[in-house]
Amino acid sequence: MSHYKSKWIKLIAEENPNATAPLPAIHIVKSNKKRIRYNPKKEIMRKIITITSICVMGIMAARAQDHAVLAQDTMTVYRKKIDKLDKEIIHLLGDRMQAARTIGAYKVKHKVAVVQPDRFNKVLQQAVIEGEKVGLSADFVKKLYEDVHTESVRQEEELKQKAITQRKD
Ligand SMILES: C=C(O[C@@H]1C=C(C(=O)O)C=C[C@H]1O)C(=O)O
Repeated sequence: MSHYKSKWIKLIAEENPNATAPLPAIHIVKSNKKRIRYNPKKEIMRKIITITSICVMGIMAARAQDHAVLAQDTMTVYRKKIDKLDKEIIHLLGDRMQAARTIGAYKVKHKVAVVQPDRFNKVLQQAVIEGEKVGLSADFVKKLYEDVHTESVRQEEELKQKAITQRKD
């Protein structure tokens, strides 16, 4: 009787010692003192469904994990890129301010006004055109350049004030 792998078949076989395999498709079997209907075909289907469900869940979990790892990798890669670009932006702004300070020193020496609206309008126009080429809105570029201009004027004024103070001393 050991060739009956399923516990149900074993149970049936024990209850029907004279039965010859294969046993009839549907039996009433005793389990925990209760009598239940047993259909071997249904049991096989149930097993197939259970195994398939476990496999599908496993595949889905593995895929979800892959997506999470990929998203994490993408974030790490692009955040590193942003950090590098931000550093370059700050260094470029520093170089730009240095150029503005040099112009500022020239203006002090030759008594030229710090704020040059015509020049700034040209700078602004050029920046808007360049920005459009790389997907930056005119509004954003204008706001950014207003701030940059304010800072270069502040730094030029600072130089001018220092020069005036030095002349007095
Ligand atoms: C740097 C200058 O000084 C000021 C600052 C400007 C700028 O930051 O682009 C432009 C014009 C000026 O108002 C300059 O005259 O070129």
